[in-house]
Formats: sequence, structure tokens, C-alpha cells
Amino acid sequence: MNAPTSRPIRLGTRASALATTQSGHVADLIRERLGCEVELVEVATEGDVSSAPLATMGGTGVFVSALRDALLEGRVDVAVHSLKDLPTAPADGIALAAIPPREDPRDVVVARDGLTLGELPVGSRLGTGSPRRVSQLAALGLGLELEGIRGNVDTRIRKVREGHYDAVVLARAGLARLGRLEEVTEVLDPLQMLPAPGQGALAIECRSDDELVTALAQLDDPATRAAVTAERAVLSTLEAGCSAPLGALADVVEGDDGDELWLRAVALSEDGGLSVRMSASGPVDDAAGLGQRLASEMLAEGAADLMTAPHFEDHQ
Ligand SMILES: NCc1[nH]cc(CCC(=O)O)c1CC(=O)O
Repeated sequence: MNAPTSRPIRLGTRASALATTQSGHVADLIRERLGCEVELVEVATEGDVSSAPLATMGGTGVFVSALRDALLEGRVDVAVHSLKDLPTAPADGIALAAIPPREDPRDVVVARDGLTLGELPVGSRLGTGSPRRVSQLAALGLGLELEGIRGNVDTRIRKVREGHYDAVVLARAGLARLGRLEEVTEVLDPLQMLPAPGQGALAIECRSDDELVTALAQLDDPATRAAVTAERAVLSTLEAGCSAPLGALADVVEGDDGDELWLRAVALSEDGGLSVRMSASGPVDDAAGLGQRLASEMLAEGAADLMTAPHFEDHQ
């Protein structure tokens, strides 16, 4: 296809190794598939500059807003985010123009001495700052010490190498993009660890009134978009009534009447002691409806009460 514009497309990226790798990947896709020139423009975000815990900075949205500001102010034309870091509410003036094919969405363990979770001795120190990972790990009853950790992928792995932690849990997708899969000592089955909604997928955004919306749509993978739409609908529906740790994963599977979407989700109390786990399937073209229905059923089963559950008082 002809280049939609004569000027180079400015693609905004955060400076981290993962962000520049992801952005470089999308820049290549745009060059190959749309035949446009692309230049990378670095954008600093509060999430990169500060080392405060993410929870005190308004969550992972801090990584996203600086890139969106750069888009709206016309400093860049395209922004690439990890979809799991993207808030579910649509942003004014911004289009989610494409979601390319997803990487393997599972979480992985990087442990000392090639160990798996089950092989780590009781009392081993596992670093993760994610409430979703903490609660699901706690629910496994392995007797691990779960400790907060910050820093990029490289820093987290180094903290295991240097003996500060016995293990860390990371998204497989990040390691795959960085060419670090050889560090993985165990891939966690979603039966035990459901990933974050959107994990492993990229979001390509542009201004909603830009002609790029149509051009970028060629990079969209409909199966990935359907899956992450269902997962994010669980998140946005539960967010209204529940701030519990949440995992969700959808796959396009072959059903009796052709392709359908199979969705599973779990909401847990912070200590993993209580959880509401459900699954459902539905038509691929009603992904949002499927996610909303599953989340409503989860709310009816008490998902909203998990954080304030009486067991916190009873068993302390
Ligand atoms: N929380 C930060 C973050 N955002 C996206 C990824 C990895 C790539 C992805 O999930 O798409 C990571 C690192 C991690 O969770 O290990």
C-alpha cells in the first residue's frame, strides 16, 4: 500500500529496554506493512523517573499518560504501550488503532539454581510487587516469603543472580521480547497463575482524528483483540465494585459452530485465602459482552467482598 503520509511517522517510546524493544518491533511492522518512514522519539514518564512504589503513583497508568500527552500535543504520532498497563477507560482524542498478535501471555519464574516454584524451600524469598501475583502465589501454600520489588526486567533478574531474592515472577512476553527466555526456570500454568488482562499484547495508539487510524488498522490481529477485549471487560466491570487482585485470560478456541472465545478469570483476597474463579465462553464478536457477563457473575458470587472478607479479622 502507498504511504499514507509523506512525513516520517514519529513513534513515541519510553526509554526502558523493554519499551524501546517493543517500540522498535512496532516501528518495523509499520515500515514493512505500511511502507512509511518511522522515527523513534523518547518520552520520559513519571513511572520511569520515580522509584516510588507504583501503587502510590496512581498505578501503572503513570507509564501511559506521558505518551498520551505527547500524542495529543502533536509531539509524536504513534504511541506503543504494553496493553496490560493501559487503563480500561477510553482516552479522549485517542484511538486504540491496532493490537498486533499477542506473545505467550503466561507468567514465568526466574529462580536461583534452575529451581521451579515447587522446588523452592519453605521460607524462600520471592520478589514481586504485583497484588495479582502475590495473592495467587500465596494461594498455592508454598510457604514463600513474598516481598515487594521494583525495577526493570534486567534489575529483577540481577537481584536473583546477586542473591537478594531466591526467585522472581515476570511476564514471559517481556523476557521473550528482550531475548532473555533462557533465564526462565518455570513457565506457570494459567491453572495456578492467571495473567493480567491484556498481558503479552501491545497497544498501538494514535490521535483519533488522524488518517493513521485507518492505516494502522492493518496491523490489528482480530483474535488477539477479541481475547483482550473480553479480559479488559472483566477488569472494567469488576473495577466498579471490587478492587481485589484479578487475573483473566481468554483464548479463541474451536467450538461446535466455529470459533468461539473461552474466558477464565479469578478475583482473590490480598492474602489469596479467598477467591472467586469462573469461566465462560461466547461468540468472538461479542467479546466485551462475554467479559461483562462473567464479571457480573463473579460479583454475584461475592468478588466485591473479597477485600473486606471477615477472615482477615478471624485468622490474624
Ligand atoms: N508491569 C510492567 C510490565 N508491563 C508489561 C510487562 C511485560 C510485557 C507484557 O506483559 O506485555 C511488564 C513486566 C512484567 O510484568 O514482568
